[in-house]
Amino acid sequence: MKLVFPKQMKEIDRRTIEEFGIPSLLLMENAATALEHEIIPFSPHKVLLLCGSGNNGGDAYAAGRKLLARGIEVSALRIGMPSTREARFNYKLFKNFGGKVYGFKALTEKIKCFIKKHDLVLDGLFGVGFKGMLSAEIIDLIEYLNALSIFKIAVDIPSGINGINGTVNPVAFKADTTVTFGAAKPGHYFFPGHSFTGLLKIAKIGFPEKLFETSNIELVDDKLAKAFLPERIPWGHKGTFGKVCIVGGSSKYTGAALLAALGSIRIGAGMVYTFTPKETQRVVRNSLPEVISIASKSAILTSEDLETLHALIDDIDTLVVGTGIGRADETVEFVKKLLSSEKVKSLKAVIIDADALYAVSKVPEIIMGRENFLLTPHPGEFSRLTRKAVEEIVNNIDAVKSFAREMETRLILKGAVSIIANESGNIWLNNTGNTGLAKAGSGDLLSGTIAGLVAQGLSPLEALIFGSYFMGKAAELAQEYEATLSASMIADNYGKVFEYLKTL
Ligand SMILES: NC(=O)C1=CN([C@@H]2O[C@H](COP(=O)(O)OP(=O)(O)OC[C@H]3O[C@@H](n4cnc5c(N)ncnc54)[C@H](OP(=O)(O)O)[C@@H]3O)[C@@H](O)[C@H]2O)[C@@H](O)CC1
Ligand SMILES: Nc1ncnc2c1ncn2[C@@H]1O[C@H](COP(=O)(O)OP(=O)(O)O)[C@@H](O)[C@H]1O
Ligand SMILES: [K+]
Repeated sequence: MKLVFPKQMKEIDRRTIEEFGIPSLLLMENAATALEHEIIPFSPHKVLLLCGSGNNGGDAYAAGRKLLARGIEVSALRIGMPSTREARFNYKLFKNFGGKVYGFKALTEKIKCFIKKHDLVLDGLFGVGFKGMLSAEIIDLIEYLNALSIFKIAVDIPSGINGINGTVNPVAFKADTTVTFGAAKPGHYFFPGHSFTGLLKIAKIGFPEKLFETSNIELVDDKLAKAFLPERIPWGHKGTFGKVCIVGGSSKYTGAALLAALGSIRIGAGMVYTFTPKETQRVVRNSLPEVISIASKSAILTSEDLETLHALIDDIDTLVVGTGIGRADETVEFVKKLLSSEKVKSLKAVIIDADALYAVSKVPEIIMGRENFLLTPHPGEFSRLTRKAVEEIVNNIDAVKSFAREMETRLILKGAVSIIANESGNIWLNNTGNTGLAKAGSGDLLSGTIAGLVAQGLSPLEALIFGSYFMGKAAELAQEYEATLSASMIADNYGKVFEYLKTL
């Protein structure tokens, strides 16, 4: 499903009006009809509109007028006089239909009593035109409303949410339902914005659908994911489903390679190898007898291992490098040499994760333009790669896009909502998953899962998109309480995701 930034939405508004000749008042009328249809099933007796001065307020006045026409009692709290032609027009009609408008300056006891008399609130304070911070008076109003149990519907986006990145400045209207127009905005999905959005409804109010094609941001939904489901040819043998090798592990992180291998096996790869220090090899062997485990020469991975590994690369399709390898100088050197070697060019994909990303951050140019490389950083690792503060990059689509473009690479910035970008600057947001994944080990599971998908024929980019959707969906479909989940339990639920996708 396509998403659009607020700026892109404004451009789509403009083009619909100027190039296609749809009057802006008609768009607003359609927006109001969508809101009316959302409100009517609640059979409210007294509706309160919160109206800002822009077109978001205009939508609310227009919806209010439609409710008045149906005989419902509607009042409006006006925060500023309407400042656009469309908002002024609908403000006037609202009053013509008997709607009462009260100016709001500050949250007094009188206003609190007045608000409590209503059984539904429609938030038309700010829509995609919101920028900066809410004023102290509006913060008071929103906080007061958020604490009340009146049903709340937001027009387009709950007031206070930044539509670009989901930040709230410093609070936002906590909607039970949000009716957005044309397409959802990233701020509806990124946290904390997502927690304020409630149930999101997308109303098609007359924008030509083809205008949304110009957006290069897509939410990974079930439909998109299903298209990537690898085929399982009934007569396939282990070679058909591909071969993965996980290069990982150290005495400190003995489980990381194991979890990555588990991801590859459970997603359906035909053969999984691990290349690890001896201590890790023991752990792998004891837990996953299906894995072909090869040990490094010494207690950590070093350049001495390159020869063995290069020979192994002839037999495999996909490599994961980095899970739990540590940051010893010799290991960093090993990663640099491995990634710079001609040999890895023959692989379908090289998934660069965890401590291998640490090595890459020392010499980022080694990944530049390498077509089969995939990066899977979490915000800490991405911060090191970009030399930007974590706060600057979290939920920052532009930062991920710029990095992918500049380095001519493809990557996933992992998080509660993960951002995936390719070298052309196309973006996918994945919001499957829950806090059951917020535990050490799930990143390893993800990299192995992605590798297993490439081994089965998905392109590196498809595997990034589908792998992160898939692992998140497994966490969602697990019956266990989120806090009790672990990476291996999530892998145990992979079968449920396959079943779920088949039923779609
Ligand atoms: N044809 C169309 O265009 C359609 C538009 N539609 C609807 O219009 C909405 C967009 O309308 P919009 O562009 O008028 O912006 P909107 O969200 O109402 O806010 C702007 C106002 O808020 C103010 N303001 C901003 N930040 C502030 C702050 N921190 N603190 C205080 N004030 C702040 C800002 O002030 P200014 O910056 O101008 O001083 C301005 O007055 C969109 O979300 C959808 O609902 C639909 O009907 C479909 C057709
Ligand atoms: N709250 C959350 N909701 C959904 N997914 C999450 C959440 N927290 C973490 N994840 C996912 O879990 C994985 C964690 O990866 P990472 O931080 O690398 O963990 P690890 O320490 O195991 O390597 C990522 O795929 C991330 O998107
Ligand atoms: K709003």
